[in-house]
Amino acid sequence: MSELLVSGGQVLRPDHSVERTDVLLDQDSGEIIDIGDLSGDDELDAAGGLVIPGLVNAHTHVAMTLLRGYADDKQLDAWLQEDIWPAEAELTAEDVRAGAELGLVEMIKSGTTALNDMYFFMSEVADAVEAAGMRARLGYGAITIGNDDEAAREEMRDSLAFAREYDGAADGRIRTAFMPHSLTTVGEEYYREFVPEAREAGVPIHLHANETTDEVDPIVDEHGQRPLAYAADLGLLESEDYLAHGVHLDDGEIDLLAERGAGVVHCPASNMKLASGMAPIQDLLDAGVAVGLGTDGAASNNDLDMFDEMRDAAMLGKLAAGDASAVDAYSVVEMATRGSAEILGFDSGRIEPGANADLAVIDLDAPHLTPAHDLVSHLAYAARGSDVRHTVCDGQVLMRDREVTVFDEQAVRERASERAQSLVGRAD
Ligand SMILES: N[C@@H](CCSC[C@H]1O[C@@H](n2cnc3c(=O)[nH]cnc32)[C@H](O)[C@@H]1O)C(=O)O
Ligand SMILES: [Zn+2]
Repeated sequence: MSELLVSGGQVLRPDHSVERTDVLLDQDSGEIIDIGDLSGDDELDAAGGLVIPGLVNAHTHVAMTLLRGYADDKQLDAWLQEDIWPAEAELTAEDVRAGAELGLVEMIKSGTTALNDMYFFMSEVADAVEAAGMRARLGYGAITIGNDDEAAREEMRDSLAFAREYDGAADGRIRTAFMPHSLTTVGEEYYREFVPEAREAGVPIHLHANETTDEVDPIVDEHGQRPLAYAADLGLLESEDYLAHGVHLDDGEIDLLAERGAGVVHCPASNMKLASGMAPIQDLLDAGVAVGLGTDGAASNNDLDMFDEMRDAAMLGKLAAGDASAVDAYSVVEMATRGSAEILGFDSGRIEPGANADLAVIDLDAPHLTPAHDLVSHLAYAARGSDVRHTVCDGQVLMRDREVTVFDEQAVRERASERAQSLVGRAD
């Protein structure tokens, strides 16, 4: 049995207390074996650092790193239709592979060990995730509007086929979901036909919902009900399902989510950048809804750093509630770790024996993390992705002393830059 000892650090425990202790990982099973004063074959030096659960980015489009900075400062609708979708129409499998690797390197360098991804050419994303040693819930994003019936059904079938084929790939580090893009970009008849098939396949369903008022009003007009009531009517919002955004929710929809146990992935930076609105996160937490955190794609963020996201979630949550005590440091750290992990169905996000050995070590030796009154506060408000010293997933070291071990970082960056340049050249 090969073991790895994360030694000499302080450790963030599930109750958010911080303890000076070691963490022993089983590299074969990929689980945490024990916490205490321990010894192991191989050591990862955490002295002067804080060991935290690996961060979980529960909603992104990872290959959109290629479009980072390509189109900014626009509303969602215009941004997608005028800039993003035309560029994405030119994407090749090789582009997606290069963009995904870039995004995964960025995530590893900022302490993220697991993600949810919805995009195109998902077998490329799956291969990149496997090579990265990360954990992911993946799905092909299906859109039916603008397609004839045959093409629309093909999209839905593609999403199901991917979900069926890749579930359990990479020794179980990859799980899948059926991913219709949103309630307005996939027609009702396609939900009616394919949701039962997804249930039969035993995969959860993930989609964008209630992101902007443009996604709410047409549904109210056409169906005479709020979007999430419509979603429930379509057979969505089972307890394993999760939606991205949930910005414009009324009280009835919040209660519905709580009753059904479906999760919400909050993407505060994207919601601010696209001026989509302020999600009622404290209300969701108070109602007992499962809330996770995601960056969304790099074209609407513009980075994949979950430390930024925690800070944004806290700031925006307070503004939305008109209450500085809302969405506190504890809540955002919980959202970025166990909250997101539970939504994705991974036993990660907590440093405890038996849980997945997914963690990051934060260097506390920095002016912006001094003094150390409250390390949970630092995680939420002051730490940055660049403070991460080591990243470990499934017991394997993905980054040691800021050196990514799973990819040649320089080569990944060069390949992605070249691909991105050629892509936007074709799209313009
Ligand atoms: N098969 C689909 C692709 C869907 S992938 C998921 C899509 O979500 C898009 N996307 C990224 N961010 C957002 C967002 O915030 N809201 C809605 N869509 C987004 C992304 O650009 C991508 O086109 C097609 O034929 O277009
Ligand atoms: Zn999205």
